[in-house]
Amino acid sequence: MRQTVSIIGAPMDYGADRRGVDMGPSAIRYAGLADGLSRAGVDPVDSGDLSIPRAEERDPDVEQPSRGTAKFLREVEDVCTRLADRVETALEDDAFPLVLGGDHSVAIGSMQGASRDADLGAVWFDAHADLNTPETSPSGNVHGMPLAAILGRGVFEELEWASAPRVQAESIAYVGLRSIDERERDLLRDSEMTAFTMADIDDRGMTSVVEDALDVATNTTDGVHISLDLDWLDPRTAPGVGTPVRGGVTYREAHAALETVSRRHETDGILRSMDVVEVNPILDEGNETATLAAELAASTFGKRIL
Ligand SMILES: NC(=[NH2+])NCCC[C@H](N)C(=O)O
Ligand SMILES: [Mn+2]
Ligand SMILES: [Mn+2]
Repeated sequence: MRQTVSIIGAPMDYGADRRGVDMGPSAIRYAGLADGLSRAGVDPVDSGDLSIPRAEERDPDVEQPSRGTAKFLREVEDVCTRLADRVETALEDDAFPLVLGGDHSVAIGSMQGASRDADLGAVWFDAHADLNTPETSPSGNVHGMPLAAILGRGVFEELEWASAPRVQAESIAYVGLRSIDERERDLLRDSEMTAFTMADIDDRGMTSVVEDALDVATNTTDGVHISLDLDWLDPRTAPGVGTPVRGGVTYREAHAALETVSRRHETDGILRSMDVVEVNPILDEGNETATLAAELAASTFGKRIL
């Protein structure tokens, strides 16, 4: 039986400084997401977009956390709470939730929803660690904080909508890390998470690194969440992102990574949920980055050349 994939759009840009990621879901759909998924052998069902008020209608400073700075935190809470419900409903209907961002703070909602009924591991494909708390963040942008939120670090400990008790640091692996803030480095060193940097990919090759990341994410969990931030790729390959960092993953490496995920899913049924985030069509060139996002989602479900 073909697996149903429920496409859930979360056009949210509250978490990032550069406006435009709210157009990500449209651009990824336009790039042929549904067709690509069908060809990969799953049944895509489009569940539409969450309705999200524009940032201009909102005041970034309302209700700051008790410590530190987190812009639009109230709005992020509202969206992530609704998103978590949508993800949970998809899983109850035996569909696989595929969330289209939006900035990376949507992962708070996806992972919340996906872990309400299961112990969840995660592989975080990203240039960034996204482990800042409102206390440590240099920018106050929540898209640099989703993992800290999920793990209940810093002031997030007080925010029940954010932390996901069934996600443990020891079941999270980064792949492709290359930009970490000063204070984030300390948080990462003190945590049980596993980090594979670009240097590890250089040394060992993508496939073997992703195999290890999947071992981390499947160990003692019921399923794996894949979080794919398009700035994981090199900006020359994926220019449509708000926080580009040179020295990223190539087109071939990216496909190899997601194909490795797909092979493991075929044998062991490991996948539970996924988000594809940070596509910014305003900064993109000819919808290249959105096209890549759609292709990589298809690779995750087994798109094959032959
Ligand atoms: N999901 C992302 N693109 N995150 C970028 C985070 C950049 C920086 N570390 C910050 O906290 O502001
Ligand atoms: Mn990033
Ligand atoms: Mn990110």
